[in-house]
Amino acid sequence: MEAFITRKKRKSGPETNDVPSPILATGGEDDESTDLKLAMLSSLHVDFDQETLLDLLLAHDGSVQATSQAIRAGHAAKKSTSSVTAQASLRSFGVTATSSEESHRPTKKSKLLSRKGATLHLYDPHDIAEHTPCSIIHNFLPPDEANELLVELLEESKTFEKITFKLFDNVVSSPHTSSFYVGSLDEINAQKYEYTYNGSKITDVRKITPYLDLVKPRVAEAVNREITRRIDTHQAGQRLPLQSARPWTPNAAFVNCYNGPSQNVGWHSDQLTYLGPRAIIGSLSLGVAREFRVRRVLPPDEDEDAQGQIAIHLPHNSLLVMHAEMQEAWKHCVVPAASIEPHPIAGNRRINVTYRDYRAEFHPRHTPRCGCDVPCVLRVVQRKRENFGKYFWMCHAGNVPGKEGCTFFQWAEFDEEGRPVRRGKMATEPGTT
Ligand SMILES: O=C(O)CCC(=O)C(=O)O
Ligand SMILES: [Fe+2]
Repeated sequence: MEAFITRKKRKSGPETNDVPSPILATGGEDDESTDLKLAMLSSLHVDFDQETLLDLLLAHDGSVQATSQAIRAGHAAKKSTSSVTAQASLRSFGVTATSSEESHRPTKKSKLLSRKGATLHLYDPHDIAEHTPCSIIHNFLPPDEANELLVELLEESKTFEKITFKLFDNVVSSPHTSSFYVGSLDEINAQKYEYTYNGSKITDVRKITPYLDLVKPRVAEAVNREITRRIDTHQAGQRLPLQSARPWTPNAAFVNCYNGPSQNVGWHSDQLTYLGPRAIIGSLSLGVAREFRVRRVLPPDEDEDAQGQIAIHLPHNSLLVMHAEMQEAWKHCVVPAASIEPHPIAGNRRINVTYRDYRAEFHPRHTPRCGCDVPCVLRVVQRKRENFGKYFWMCHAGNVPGKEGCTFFQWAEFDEEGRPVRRGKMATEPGTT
Protein backbone atom coordinates (compact mmCIF):
# COMPACT_ATOMS: atom_id res chain seq x y z
CA MET A 1 0.00 0.00 0.00
CA GLU A 2 2.73 2.42 1.03
CA ALA A 3 4.71 1.67 -2.11
CA PHE A 4 1.62 2.14 -4.18
CA ILE A 5 0.68 5.50 -2.75
CA THR A 6 4.14 6.98 -2.74
CA ARG A 7 4.95 5.41 -6.11
CA LYS A 8 8.43 4.42 -4.99
CA LYS A 9 9.35 1.13 -6.53
CA ARG A 10 10.12 0.23 -10.08
CA LYS A 11 11.78 -2.54 -11.95
CA SER A 12 14.73 -0.73 -13.50
CA GLY A 13 15.84 2.82 -14.13
CA PRO A 14 14.31 5.94 -12.62
CA GLU A 15 10.59 6.57 -12.52
CA THR A 16 9.31 8.29 -15.54
CA ASN A 17 6.51 9.34 -17.85
CA ASP A 18 3.90 6.63 -18.29
CA VAL A 19 1.34 5.74 -20.77
CA PRO A 20 -2.08 4.52 -21.36
CA SER A 21 -2.00 2.94 -24.69
CA PRO A 22 -1.24 4.29 -28.02
CA ILE A 23 1.88 3.75 -30.03
CA LEU A 24 2.47 7.45 -29.89
CA ALA A 25 2.85 7.55 -26.15
CA THR A 26 5.58 6.31 -23.87
CA GLY A 27 5.69 2.64 -22.96
CA GLY A 28 4.08 0.68 -20.16
CA GLU A 29 7.05 -0.73 -18.33
CA ASP A 30 6.62 1.51 -15.29
CA ASP A 31 4.91 -1.24 -13.43
CA GLU A 32 4.54 0.64 -10.16
CA SER A 33 2.83 3.66 -11.64
CA THR A 34 -0.57 4.61 -10.35
CA ASP A 35 -1.30 6.32 -13.64
CA LEU A 36 -0.64 3.14 -15.52
CA LYS A 37 -2.85 1.20 -13.19
CA LEU A 38 -5.55 3.80 -13.73
CA ALA A 39 -5.03 3.68 -17.48
CA MET A 40 -5.40 -0.03 -17.43
CA LEU A 41 -8.54 0.12 -15.32
CA SER A 42 -9.91 2.85 -17.61
CA SER A 43 -9.35 0.61 -20.58
CA LEU A 44 -11.15 -2.24 -18.91
CA HIS A 45 -13.96 -0.19 -17.37
CA VAL A 46 -14.66 2.74 -19.66
CA ASP A 47 -17.81 3.78 -17.79
CA PHE A 48 -15.89 4.61 -14.63
CA ASP A 49 -14.24 7.97 -14.15
CA GLN A 50 -10.63 8.21 -13.04
CA GLU A 51 -11.44 9.58 -9.60
CA THR A 52 -13.71 6.62 -8.84
CA LEU A 53 -11.15 4.18 -10.19
CA LEU A 54 -8.46 5.73 -8.00
CA ASP A 55 -10.67 5.39 -4.91
CA LEU A 56 -11.35 1.78 -5.78
CA LEU A 57 -7.71 1.08 -6.48
CA LEU A 58 -6.75 2.48 -3.07
CA ALA A 59 -9.50 0.43 -1.45
CA HIS A 60 -7.95 -2.66 -3.04
CA ASP A 61 -4.40 -1.97 -1.92
CA GLY A 62 -3.29 -0.91 -5.37
CA SER A 63 -4.19 -4.20 -6.99
CA VAL A 64 -5.52 -3.77 -10.52
CA GLN A 65 -6.77 -7.30 -10.57
CA ALA A 66 -8.68 -7.04 -7.28
CA THR A 67 -10.16 -3.68 -8.32
CA SER A 68 -11.24 -5.00 -11.66
CA GLN A 69 -12.77 -8.10 -10.09
CA ALA A 70 -14.73 -5.96 -7.63
CA ILE A 71 -16.08 -3.85 -10.47
CA ARG A 72 -17.04 -6.89 -12.50
CA ALA A 73 -18.70 -8.44 -9.47
CA GLY A 74 -20.80 -5.28 -9.19
CA HIS A 75 -19.37 -4.27 -5.81
CA ALA A 76 -18.42 -0.83 -6.99
CA ALA A 77 -20.73 2.05 -7.78
CA LYS A 78 -19.65 4.46 -10.48
CA LYS A 79 -19.68 8.19 -10.14
CA SER A 80 -20.78 10.35 -13.01
CA THR A 81 -18.07 11.71 -15.28
CA SER A 82 -17.78 15.41 -15.75
CA SER A 83 -19.45 17.09 -18.66
CA VAL A 84 -18.75 20.32 -20.42
CA THR A 85 -20.36 23.42 -18.99
CA ALA A 86 -20.25 27.00 -20.16
CA GLN A 87 -17.80 29.42 -18.59
CA ALA A 88 -16.73 32.98 -19.05
CA SER A 89 -13.10 33.93 -19.41
CA LEU A 90 -11.11 33.90 -16.19
CA ARG A 91 -10.10 37.43 -17.04
CA SER A 92 -13.55 38.57 -15.97
CA PHE A 93 -12.67 37.23 -12.50
CA GLY A 94 -9.44 39.20 -12.41
CA VAL A 95 -7.27 36.07 -12.29
CA THR A 96 -3.66 36.56 -13.26
CA ALA A 97 -1.26 34.19 -14.91
CA THR A 98 0.99 31.67 -13.27
CA SER A 99 4.68 32.42 -13.47
CA SER A 100 6.49 31.79 -16.74
CA GLU A 101 7.67 28.33 -17.67
CA GLU A 102 11.27 28.70 -16.66
CA SER A 103 11.10 25.48 -14.70
CA HIS A 104 9.34 22.16 -14.97
CA ARG A 105 7.21 22.73 -11.92
CA PRO A 106 5.40 25.59 -10.28
CA THR A 107 7.50 27.79 -8.10
CA LYS A 108 6.38 28.65 -4.59
CA LYS A 109 5.37 32.04 -5.99
CA SER A 110 3.10 30.60 -8.67
CA LYS A 111 -0.55 31.26 -8.17
CA LEU A 112 -2.15 27.85 -8.42
CA LEU A 113 -5.50 27.98 -10.07
CA SER A 114 -6.25 24.31 -9.87
CA ARG A 115 -6.50 22.27 -6.70
CA LYS A 116 -5.94 18.61 -5.99
CA GLY A 117 -9.14 16.73 -6.70
CA ALA A 118 -10.66 19.70 -8.53
CA THR A 119 -10.77 20.55 -12.21
CA LEU A 120 -10.55 24.03 -13.62
CA HIS A 121 -12.44 24.29 -16.93
CA LEU A 122 -11.01 26.63 -19.53
CA TYR A 123 -12.61 27.72 -22.79
CA ASP A 124 -11.07 31.04 -23.59
CA PRO A 125 -7.86 31.01 -25.73
CA HIS A 126 -6.31 33.72 -23.59
CA ASP A 127 -6.89 31.72 -20.38
CA ILE A 128 -5.59 28.54 -21.98
CA ALA A 129 -2.37 30.21 -23.06
CA GLU A 130 -1.94 31.78 -19.63
CA HIS A 131 -2.55 28.77 -17.45
CA THR A 132 -1.50 25.74 -19.46
CA PRO A 133 1.46 24.78 -21.71
CA CYS A 134 -0.92 24.94 -24.71
CA SER A 135 -2.47 27.51 -26.96
CA ILE A 136 -5.63 27.14 -29.01
CA ILE A 137 -6.97 28.61 -32.23
CA HIS A 138 -10.73 28.31 -32.61
CA ASN A 139 -12.33 28.13 -36.09
CA PHE A 140 -8.92 27.29 -37.45
CA LEU A 141 -9.73 26.17 -41.01
CA PRO A 142 -12.20 27.69 -43.44
CA PRO A 143 -15.46 25.89 -42.46
CA ASP A 144 -15.78 23.97 -45.74
CA GLU A 145 -12.21 22.73 -45.54
CA ALA A 146 -12.69 21.52 -41.96
CA ASN A 147 -15.84 19.67 -43.02
CA GLU A 148 -14.14 18.10 -46.02
CA LEU A 149 -11.25 16.91 -43.88
CA LEU A 150 -13.72 15.56 -41.35
CA VAL A 151 -15.66 13.64 -44.01
CA GLU A 152 -12.44 12.20 -45.41
CA LEU A 153 -11.21 11.06 -42.00
CA LEU A 154 -14.57 9.66 -40.92
CA GLU A 155 -14.38 7.43 -43.97
CA GLU A 156 -10.79 6.47 -43.10
CA SER A 157 -11.73 5.78 -39.50
CA LYS A 158 -14.06 2.98 -40.57
CA THR A 159 -10.94 0.84 -40.90
CA PHE A 160 -9.09 2.13 -37.82
CA GLU A 161 -8.34 -0.40 -35.12
CA LYS A 162 -7.87 -0.35 -31.39
CA ILE A 163 -4.27 -0.70 -30.37
CA THR A 164 -3.54 -3.73 -28.28
CA PHE A 165 -0.74 -3.34 -25.76
CA LYS A 166 0.65 -4.93 -22.68
CA LEU A 167 0.25 -3.50 -19.20
CA PHE A 168 1.75 -5.60 -16.43
CA ASP A 169 1.02 -9.13 -17.54
CA ASN A 170 -2.26 -8.33 -19.22
CA VAL A 171 -3.02 -7.50 -22.82
CA VAL A 172 -5.49 -4.63 -23.12
CA SER A 173 -6.89 -2.45 -25.90
CA SER A 174 -6.87 1.32 -26.11
CA PRO A 175 -10.34 2.76 -25.60
CA HIS A 176 -10.39 4.46 -29.00
CA THR A 177 -9.18 3.72 -32.54
CA SER A 178 -6.38 5.29 -34.53
CA SER A 179 -4.05 5.18 -37.51
CA PHE A 180 -0.79 6.79 -38.60
CA TYR A 181 -0.10 8.75 -41.79
CA VAL A 182 3.17 9.72 -43.46
CA GLY A 183 4.07 11.38 -46.76
CA SER A 184 5.43 8.70 -49.09
CA LEU A 185 5.82 4.99 -49.72
CA ASP A 186 9.45 5.20 -48.53
CA GLU A 187 8.31 6.75 -45.27
CA ILE A 188 5.65 4.07 -44.89
CA ASN A 189 8.32 1.40 -45.27
CA ALA A 190 10.67 3.16 -42.89
CA GLN A 191 7.91 3.35 -40.28
CA LYS A 192 7.04 -0.30 -40.73
CA TYR A 193 10.54 -1.74 -40.80
CA GLU A 194 12.86 0.72 -39.03
CA TYR A 195 10.87 2.40 -36.26
CA THR A 196 9.78 0.66 -33.07
CA TYR A 197 6.80 1.55 -30.92
CA ASN A 198 6.35 0.03 -27.49
CA GLY A 199 8.98 -2.51 -28.38
CA SER A 200 7.51 -3.73 -31.66
CA LYS A 201 6.88 -2.81 -35.29
CA ILE A 202 3.63 -1.25 -36.44
CA THR A 203 1.70 -2.45 -39.46
CA ASP A 204 -1.03 0.12 -40.03
CA VAL A 205 0.87 3.02 -41.58
CA ARG A 206 -0.93 4.87 -44.38
CA LYS A 207 -0.12 7.38 -47.08
CA ILE A 208 -1.23 10.87 -46.12
CA THR A 209 -4.72 11.62 -47.45
CA PRO A 210 -5.41 14.58 -49.78
CA TYR A 211 -7.05 16.79 -47.16
CA LEU A 212 -4.58 15.90 -44.40
CA ASP A 213 -1.88 16.95 -46.85
CA LEU A 214 -3.69 20.13 -47.84
CA VAL A 215 -4.10 21.19 -44.22
CA LYS A 216 -0.54 20.32 -43.19
CA PRO A 217 1.13 23.59 -44.36
CA ARG A 218 -1.62 25.63 -42.70
CA VAL A 219 -0.96 23.79 -39.45
CA ALA A 220 2.79 24.29 -39.86
CA GLU A 221 2.38 28.01 -40.38
CA ALA A 222 0.01 28.44 -37.44
CA VAL A 223 2.11 26.32 -35.08
CA ASN A 224 5.30 28.21 -35.94
CA ARG A 225 3.49 31.49 -35.32
CA GLU A 226 2.25 30.20 -31.96
CA ILE A 227 5.76 29.03 -31.04
CA THR A 228 7.15 32.50 -31.72
CA ARG A 229 4.40 34.07 -29.68
CA ARG A 230 4.96 31.62 -26.83
CA ILE A 231 8.65 32.41 -26.73
CA ASP A 232 7.78 36.11 -26.43
CA THR A 233 5.03 35.79 -23.87
CA HIS A 234 6.14 32.88 -21.66
CA GLN A 235 9.82 32.32 -22.22
CA ALA A 236 11.22 35.84 -21.91
CA GLY A 237 12.17 35.81 -25.59
CA GLN A 238 14.35 32.69 -25.23
CA ARG A 239 13.94 29.15 -26.45
CA LEU A 240 13.82 26.62 -23.61
CA PRO A 241 17.00 24.65 -23.01
CA LEU A 242 17.20 21.95 -25.75
CA GLN A 243 14.39 23.56 -27.78
CA SER A 244 15.38 23.50 -31.43
CA ALA A 245 15.62 26.75 -33.39
CA ARG A 246 14.65 24.91 -36.57
CA PRO A 247 11.12 25.67 -37.82
CA TRP A 248 8.58 23.06 -36.78
CA THR A 249 7.98 20.85 -39.83
CA PRO A 250 5.19 18.27 -39.53
CA ASN A 251 5.91 15.08 -41.48
CA ALA A 252 3.60 12.60 -39.75
CA ALA A 253 0.04 12.63 -38.49
CA PHE A 254 -1.64 10.36 -35.97
CA VAL A 255 -5.38 10.30 -36.40
CA ASN A 256 -7.57 9.25 -33.48
CA CYS A 257 -11.27 8.48 -33.61
CA TYR A 258 -13.43 8.61 -30.47
CA ASN A 259 -16.73 6.98 -31.23
CA GLY A 260 -19.22 7.93 -28.54
CA PRO A 261 -18.84 9.54 -25.13
CA SER A 262 -17.03 6.73 -23.38
CA GLN A 263 -14.11 6.39 -25.79
CA ASN A 264 -11.15 8.15 -24.29
CA VAL A 265 -7.41 8.19 -23.94
CA GLY A 266 -5.84 7.89 -20.49
CA TRP A 267 -3.20 10.10 -18.85
CA HIS A 268 0.07 10.11 -20.74
CA SER A 269 2.90 12.18 -22.14
CA ASP A 270 3.58 11.78 -25.84
CA GLN A 271 6.56 9.72 -26.77
CA LEU A 272 9.69 11.77 -27.38
CA THR A 273 11.76 8.99 -28.94
CA TYR A 274 11.49 10.29 -32.52
CA LEU A 275 10.52 13.91 -31.81
CA GLY A 276 13.31 14.66 -29.35
CA PRO A 277 13.23 16.81 -26.24
CA ARG A 278 10.91 19.82 -26.13
CA ALA A 279 8.63 18.31 -28.76
CA ILE A 280 5.83 20.49 -30.13
CA ILE A 281 2.59 19.00 -31.45
CA GLY A 282 -0.23 20.52 -33.49
CA SER A 283 -3.53 18.85 -32.58
CA LEU A 284 -6.60 19.46 -34.71
CA SER A 285 -10.06 18.55 -33.40
CA LEU A 286 -13.01 17.80 -35.68
CA GLY A 287 -16.57 16.64 -35.04
CA VAL A 288 -17.91 16.19 -31.52
CA ALA A 289 -16.43 18.54 -28.90
CA ARG A 290 -14.61 16.73 -26.11
CA GLU A 291 -12.68 17.64 -23.04
CA PHE A 292 -8.89 17.50 -23.00
CA ARG A 293 -7.26 17.56 -19.59
CA VAL A 294 -3.78 18.52 -18.52
CA ARG A 295 -1.99 18.28 -15.20
CA ARG A 296 1.52 18.94 -14.07
CA VAL A 297 3.94 16.17 -13.39
CA LEU A 298 5.34 16.66 -9.93
CA PRO A 299 8.11 14.98 -8.06
CA PRO A 300 7.12 13.47 -4.69
CA ASP A 301 6.56 15.90 -1.79
CA GLU A 302 5.44 18.70 -4.08
CA ASP A 303 2.58 20.97 -3.06
CA GLU A 304 -0.46 18.76 -3.37
CA ASP A 305 -2.64 21.53 -4.73
CA ALA A 306 -0.49 21.71 -7.81
CA GLN A 307 -1.90 18.34 -8.78
CA GLY A 308 -5.24 19.82 -9.85
CA GLN A 309 -6.38 19.22 -13.39
CA ILE A 310 -7.19 21.77 -16.05
CA ALA A 311 -9.80 20.90 -18.65
CA ILE A 312 -9.56 22.46 -22.09
CA HIS A 313 -12.69 22.39 -24.20
CA LEU A 314 -11.88 21.24 -27.75
CA PRO A 315 -14.63 22.20 -30.19
CA HIS A 316 -14.87 21.24 -33.86
CA ASN A 317 -12.24 22.92 -36.02
CA SER A 318 -9.92 23.97 -33.20
CA LEU A 319 -6.13 23.70 -33.34
CA LEU A 320 -4.43 23.05 -30.01
CA VAL A 321 -0.70 23.59 -29.90
CA MET A 322 1.14 21.62 -27.22
CA HIS A 323 4.20 23.73 -26.60
CA ALA A 324 7.81 22.84 -25.82
CA GLU A 325 7.33 22.70 -22.04
CA MET A 326 4.45 20.24 -22.25
CA GLN A 327 5.55 16.63 -22.73
CA GLU A 328 8.30 16.55 -20.13
CA ALA A 329 6.41 18.37 -17.42
CA TRP A 330 2.72 17.76 -17.98
CA LYS A 331 0.42 14.85 -18.74
CA HIS A 332 -2.72 14.97 -20.80
CA CYS A 333 -5.78 12.84 -21.50
CA VAL A 334 -9.20 12.88 -23.15
CA VAL A 335 -11.71 11.99 -20.46
CA PRO A 336 -14.85 9.95 -21.02
CA ALA A 337 -17.85 12.31 -21.23
CA ALA A 338 -21.15 11.95 -19.37
CA SER A 339 -22.87 13.20 -22.49
CA ILE A 340 -21.92 14.69 -25.83
CA GLU A 341 -23.64 16.91 -28.32
CA PRO A 342 -23.87 15.07 -31.65
CA HIS A 343 -22.16 16.81 -34.55
CA PRO A 344 -24.17 17.34 -37.78
CA ILE A 345 -21.56 15.53 -39.88
CA ALA A 346 -19.77 13.28 -37.41
CA GLY A 347 -22.71 12.13 -35.26
CA ASN A 348 -21.13 10.83 -32.04
CA ARG A 349 -17.59 10.77 -33.37
CA ARG A 350 -14.66 13.00 -32.68
CA ILE A 351 -11.66 12.95 -34.98
CA ASN A 352 -8.35 14.22 -33.71
CA VAL A 353 -5.25 14.72 -35.84
CA THR A 354 -1.90 15.25 -34.16
CA TYR A 355 0.66 16.54 -36.63
CA ARG A 356 4.19 15.67 -35.53
CA ASP A 357 7.72 16.57 -36.55
CA TYR A 358 9.79 13.38 -36.75
CA ARG A 359 13.39 14.58 -36.57
CA ALA A 360 15.96 12.90 -38.81
CA GLU A 361 18.50 12.99 -35.95
CA PHE A 362 16.19 10.74 -33.95
CA HIS A 363 15.88 8.04 -36.60
CA PRO A 364 16.51 4.72 -34.77
CA ARG A 365 19.84 4.35 -36.56
CA HIS A 366 21.11 7.32 -34.51
CA THR A 367 19.85 6.29 -31.10
CA PRO A 368 20.96 3.64 -28.59
CA ARG A 369 19.97 0.04 -28.95
CA CYS A 370 19.36 -2.19 -25.94
CA GLY A 371 20.57 -5.68 -25.08
CA CYS A 372 17.51 -7.09 -26.89
CA ASP A 373 18.87 -5.43 -30.05
CA VAL A 374 15.88 -3.10 -30.22
CA PRO A 375 16.19 0.72 -30.52
CA CYS A 376 15.53 2.26 -27.10
CA VAL A 377 12.69 4.48 -25.98
CA LEU A 378 13.47 8.04 -24.81
CA ARG A 379 11.92 8.92 -21.49
CA VAL A 380 12.10 11.54 -18.75
CA VAL A 381 12.43 11.11 -14.99
CA GLN A 382 9.13 12.27 -13.61
CA ARG A 383 8.56 10.59 -10.28
CA LYS A 384 11.75 11.06 -8.37
CA ARG A 385 12.98 14.34 -7.04
CA GLU A 386 16.48 13.09 -7.70
CA ASN A 387 17.23 13.54 -11.41
CA PHE A 388 13.75 14.99 -12.02
CA GLY A 389 13.41 16.12 -15.66
CA LYS A 390 16.48 14.21 -16.85
CA TYR A 391 16.20 12.26 -20.11
CA PHE A 392 17.26 8.66 -20.53
CA TRP A 393 17.18 5.82 -23.02
CA MET A 394 15.85 2.46 -21.93
CA CYS A 395 14.67 -0.90 -23.21
CA HIS A 396 10.99 -1.14 -24.11
CA ALA A 397 11.10 -4.58 -25.70
CA GLY A 398 9.23 -5.99 -22.69
CA ASN A 399 6.08 -4.07 -23.67
CA VAL A 400 5.29 -6.66 -26.30
CA PRO A 401 2.84 -9.32 -25.11
CA GLY A 402 4.78 -12.49 -24.33
CA LYS A 403 8.22 -10.83 -24.39
CA GLU A 404 10.65 -9.95 -21.62
CA GLY A 405 12.79 -6.82 -21.93
CA CYS A 406 16.31 -6.22 -20.65
CA THR A 407 17.61 -3.77 -18.04
CA PHE A 408 19.34 -1.45 -20.52
CA PHE A 409 19.51 2.13 -19.25
CA GLN A 410 21.55 5.13 -20.39
CA TRP A 411 21.26 8.83 -19.55
CA ALA A 412 20.53 10.77 -22.74
CA GLU A 413 22.78 13.61 -23.80
CA PHE A 414 21.87 16.31 -26.30
CA ASP A 415 23.54 19.32 -27.86
CA GLU A 416 22.00 22.78 -27.39
CA GLU A 417 19.63 22.14 -30.33
CA GLY A 418 18.31 19.04 -28.58
CA ARG A 419 20.08 16.65 -31.00
CA PRO A 420 21.34 13.37 -29.53
CA VAL A 421 25.03 13.32 -28.72
CA ARG A 422 26.49 10.13 -29.98
CA ARG A 423 28.11 8.10 -27.20
CA GLY A 424 29.17 4.49 -27.53
CA LYS A 425 27.47 2.23 -30.00
CA MET A 426 24.26 3.20 -31.69
CA ALA A 427 21.56 1.37 -33.56
CA THR A 428 23.65 0.87 -36.68
CA GLU A 429 25.89 -1.33 -34.60
CA PRO A 430 23.39 -3.79 -33.24
CA GLY A 431 23.98 -5.78 -30.12
CA THR A 432 27.06 -3.85 -29.07
CA THR A 433 25.73 -1.57 -26.35
O1 LIG B 1 -7.46 13.35 -28.93
C1 LIG B 1 -6.75 14.23 -28.49
O2 LIG B 1 -7.07 15.42 -28.43
C2 LIG B 1 -5.39 13.90 -27.93
C3 LIG B 1 -4.84 12.61 -28.41
C4 LIG B 1 -3.50 12.36 -27.83
O3 LIG B 1 -3.20 12.69 -26.73
C5 LIG B 1 -2.50 11.69 -28.64
O4 LIG B 1 -2.77 11.35 -29.80
O5 LIG B 1 -1.38 11.51 -28.14
FE1 LIG C 1 -1.05 12.54 -26.47
